[in-house]
Amino acid sequence: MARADKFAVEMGTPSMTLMDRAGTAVADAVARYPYPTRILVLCGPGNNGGDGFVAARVLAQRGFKVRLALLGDRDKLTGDARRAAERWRGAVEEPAAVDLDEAGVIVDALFGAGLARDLDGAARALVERMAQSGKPIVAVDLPSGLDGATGKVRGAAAQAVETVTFFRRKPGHLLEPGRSLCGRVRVADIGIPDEALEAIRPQTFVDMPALWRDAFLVPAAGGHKYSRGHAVVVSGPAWTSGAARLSARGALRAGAGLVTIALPRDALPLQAASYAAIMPRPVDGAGELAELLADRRLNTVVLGPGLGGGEQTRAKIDVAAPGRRLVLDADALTSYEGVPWALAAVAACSDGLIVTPHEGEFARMFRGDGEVLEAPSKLARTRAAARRLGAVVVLKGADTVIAHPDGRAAIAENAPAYLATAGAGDVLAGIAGGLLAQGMPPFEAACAAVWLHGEAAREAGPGLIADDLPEGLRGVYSRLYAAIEKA
Ligand SMILES: NC(=O)C1=CN([C@@H]2O[C@H](COP(=O)(O)OP(=O)(O)OC[C@H]3O[C@@H](n4cnc5c(N)ncnc54)[C@H](OP(=O)(O)O)[C@@H]3O)[C@@H](O)[C@H]2O)[C@@H](O)CC1
Ligand SMILES: [K+]
Repeated sequence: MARADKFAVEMGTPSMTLMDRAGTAVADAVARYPYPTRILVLCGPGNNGGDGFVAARVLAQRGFKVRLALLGDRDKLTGDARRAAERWRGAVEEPAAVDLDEAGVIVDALFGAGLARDLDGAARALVERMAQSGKPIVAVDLPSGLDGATGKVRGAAAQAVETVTFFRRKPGHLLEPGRSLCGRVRVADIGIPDEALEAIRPQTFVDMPALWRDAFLVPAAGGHKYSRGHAVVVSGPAWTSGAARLSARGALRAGAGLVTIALPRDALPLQAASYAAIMPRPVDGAGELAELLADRRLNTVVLGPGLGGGEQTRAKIDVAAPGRRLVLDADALTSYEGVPWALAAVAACSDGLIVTPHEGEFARMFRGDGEVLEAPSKLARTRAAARRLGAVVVLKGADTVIAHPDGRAAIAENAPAYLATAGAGDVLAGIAGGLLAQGMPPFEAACAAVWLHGEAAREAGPGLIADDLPEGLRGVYSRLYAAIEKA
């Protein structure tokens, strides 16, 4: 943001104008509240407070009753914040002297992008009072105390009903707990030109179709099933084979031309009673898997769901990896507990690897690797893991992060809460495999899989079970194809 700000100033927009627009956008948001009769603006010592002074002035000019309190010393304000304060004609009160109960709406303009350390002392006490007030809070840029780079709370932060940010959202608006604390996020255009992005070249994205649409394959008129890849899902024993069946259905619905499920002989009858379009093959052990995979048209293998951990699983991965595209999930990942370098070796000989751990599996994989586990945010941890493995890492959760070893990363925001259900991860691994089989590059395939998975859940709606997810993809695909054809 500092660079975007600088770019806009160099292109001829004075920084004071940016602040005026920022403060006005906040005023607009506050004015939308029903009965914002008594507005209390709490300003901090930097430019976030400056935005607050502008908002207070604009709201007062529009006839609202506005009180303003400043945390810190008015004489110590500098730059644009000082000018904004000079143009505020009302009283500047002491926060300690203000009764928050009298406010209809509170504007939280204490700290934004300049939060430099954990809140303590008077700042923390004020944020805690605000949090306990139960009043609707409109946050300027970020709820004060929320770290915009990590999504973590530094000391304290008050739940906002709405957060008004500028130019683009920041990771802290998307990563939990930040996402939840922000309430509704409104992005205001304050006149920073989009060309600033060409200078900045951001590496962090929201996971949405614009990010991967160019790599997504819509079936072509002249295509046939063999041009859409052949995915293999390797199943565990009969009693856990449901997981592999969910993956296989995900891969098929995601558009893989052919899907084979490799099952131990005792599990064959179960598959025979399942999806007829999925081809069962008896495979007991790594040796028989090697025989199946002698056919190089089987270009993608999904291993992990219901597979069981340990040596047997690693032997199968060793057989599958060379020159092939792989998705590893669940038991396949915990088989590498504490030895991520062994997984990096798998990635190196493959034609592209996606790993899809949840937090627990991630912690086990990287046990003892402080550089990965102690990186400052979920975003940074996922990036560090991708670099470590030389693979695309999907770290699952409400705020799933997808990272490529080259530094690109995306944060998903479309998963409904009810997607956290048994077997949902198995379907995700399958969708990723289905997209890899069709030839999508691993990062784009992983991002698309995560987005599609979230949309499929929405399509199915509350009460969702994992079996509904592959079916939900049909509606999502018809809309996506239509949108891509239009574009
Ligand atoms: N850039 C842009 O494009 C635009 C930016 N805009 C706005 O500017 C905001 C960023 O402003 P900013 O850089 O002045 O930082 P800000 O959040 O006000 O905080 C800095 C102050 O807080 C203090 N402080 C920090 N941590 C503290 C702590 N734990 N406990 C106590 N004090 C602490 C710190 O003190 P110091 O560390 O120097 O002691 C300093 O005084 C941004 O969020 C947006 O609202 C808009 O106007 C539009 C254009
Ligand atoms: K704030």
